[in-house]
Amino acid sequence: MLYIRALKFEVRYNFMKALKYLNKYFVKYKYRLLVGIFITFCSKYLALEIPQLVSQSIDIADDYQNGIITDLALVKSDLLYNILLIVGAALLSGFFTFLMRQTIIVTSRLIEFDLKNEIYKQYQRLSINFYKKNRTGDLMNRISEDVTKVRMYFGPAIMYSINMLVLFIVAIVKMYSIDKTLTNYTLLPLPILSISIYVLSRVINKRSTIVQQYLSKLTANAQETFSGISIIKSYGIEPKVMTDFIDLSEVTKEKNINLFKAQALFFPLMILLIGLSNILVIYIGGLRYMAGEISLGTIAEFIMYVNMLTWPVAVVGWVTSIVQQAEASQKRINEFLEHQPEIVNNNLKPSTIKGSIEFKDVSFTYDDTNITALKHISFKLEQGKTLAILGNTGSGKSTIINLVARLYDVDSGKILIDGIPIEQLNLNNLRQSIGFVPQEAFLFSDTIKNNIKFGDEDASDAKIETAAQNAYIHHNIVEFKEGYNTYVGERGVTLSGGQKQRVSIARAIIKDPQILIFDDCLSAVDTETEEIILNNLHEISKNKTTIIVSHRISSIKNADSIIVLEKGEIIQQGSHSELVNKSGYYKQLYEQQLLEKEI
Ligand SMILES: Nc1ncnc2c1ncn2[C@@H]1O[C@H](COP(=O)(O)OP(=O)(O)OP(=O)(O)O)[C@@H](O)[C@H]1O
Repeated sequence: MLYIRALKFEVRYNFMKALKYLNKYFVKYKYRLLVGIFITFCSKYLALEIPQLVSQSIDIADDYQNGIITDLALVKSDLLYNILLIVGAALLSGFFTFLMRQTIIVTSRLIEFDLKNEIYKQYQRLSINFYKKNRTGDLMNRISEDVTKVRMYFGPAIMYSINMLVLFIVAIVKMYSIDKTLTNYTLLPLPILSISIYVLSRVINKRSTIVQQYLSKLTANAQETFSGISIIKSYGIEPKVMTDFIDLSEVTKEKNINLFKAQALFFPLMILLIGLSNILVIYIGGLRYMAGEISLGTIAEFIMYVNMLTWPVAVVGWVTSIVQQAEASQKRINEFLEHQPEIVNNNLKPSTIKGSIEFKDVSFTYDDTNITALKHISFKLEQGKTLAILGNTGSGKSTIINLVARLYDVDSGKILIDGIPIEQLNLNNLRQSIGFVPQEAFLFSDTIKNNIKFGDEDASDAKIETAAQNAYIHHNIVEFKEGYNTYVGERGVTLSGGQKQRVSIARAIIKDPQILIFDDCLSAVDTETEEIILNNLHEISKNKTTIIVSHRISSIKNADSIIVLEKGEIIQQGSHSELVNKSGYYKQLYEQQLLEKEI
């Protein structure tokens, strides 16, 4: 028992905790929200004046009918006066309702904007490891779907709650002041309405979550099909892909029908319970009218109150479920917001990077796969020199590069840049001083020019062209109709693998960094082009520290030193002339590639 109570407390505490995070936004937008509350009060107060005016009008007509009032002109002028008041109150109330939405819903949109930016900023701070552990779809979902659910808490939930509170307080005070007994009977079915709507809302939410999940699957399926359309067509597996899609659509359809069945109950249930309240008002009101305790106008007034109160009461159930969903979503958002990046900038003062790199007995294990990618690696690369890394696939070449850019921190050993431990350098300065060309060239869906400029936002057109010439891509770019303004990516021109690699090289060159890193980035170009680019790079990288990863001896033979990796360990180290004269992996590879060239 005690345990259950403790659990309930914990659940409630946690419930408070997730949404508590958002309180800072209430503070930020307090004035807008206060104005919104005041406007809501005005709008509802005015709307609640109408039933009273209707009641008075009916009573005037009834009194005339029963001969209590005989002056027809007075009746007419009283009725006209009331009608004008009713129209005025309705118009003003409508205007205030418009203003209410303008303040509260607009505030919720502003908060949604702030929250999305906050999450996006946090995503930018987080380390590579975080992205390895979480799926892209999940990251997208939390910044879109979850934020939308949280917005519902700020917008509709708050607006309808204020609405309901104002309506309830003002209407009930008015109703009790007119007739206590009739008020009690009128309010009787309302809690039943609220509870049933709450139960129904929960069912609808559950079912709509399932529908959302299926829609995500359906979208992912279609997206994958479109991305892999050339493979699907070349393997002729369209019928299978079609069947998979139809099966998934079939289940989604069933889940959707399930959802609509529950949704279809919503309004009939409301109408039934409103009807019940109306019948009670007419029946009990009728009895009390016949007993002479209330007027005819009071019955009409009460019927109007009932109808005005029904929606806010139904909304209580709906709002509760919105708040629950917002709480669940905010909890998911908080998980990411509270996540601390593993790689932190330990030095806020600027660091000047010259470019010498030293690994001292470095070992590294990827914690998501537990693969030890590097074991006791030591080497020294002087500023301005070139190091080449060679080795079979999976031997740890890219891992060395990742560690130089401090995408991960080492488990043991030390990495020194200009003699300073890498963790003590200003992280931004370190990364700014590196021009990195990855194995798989990634281009943004933008123009070629902007893709190159990414390395230097202020680069002039002449500088862009020089970088492209050095990367031996300029002559390809000028062949495109739009030249440097050609769009690449999804809706643009599809560049070949080698062209993408060369744009990516131009992007690194234009940055003019102290350290240049080429991770097997010439694999998709032919040997002649490779030769030209290497010659250009030789000139460019004269005073820059350079690391080249490659499988081709031709790419690395001019490096000042070469290390050969195998299963994370250095098995050979030296210059090209030293290594070709020693039996081992390097000599073997050299002879093999020499033979291939002759063939
Ligand atoms: N992000 C990662 N998370 C977990 N394990 C990884 C990660 N990246 C690489 N590994 C593993 O670490 C080992 C070394 O990989 P690395 O990419 O450094 O090799 P490589 O020599 O660059 O290979 P390739 O020539 O194929 O690019 C491999 O066994 C690989 O599976």
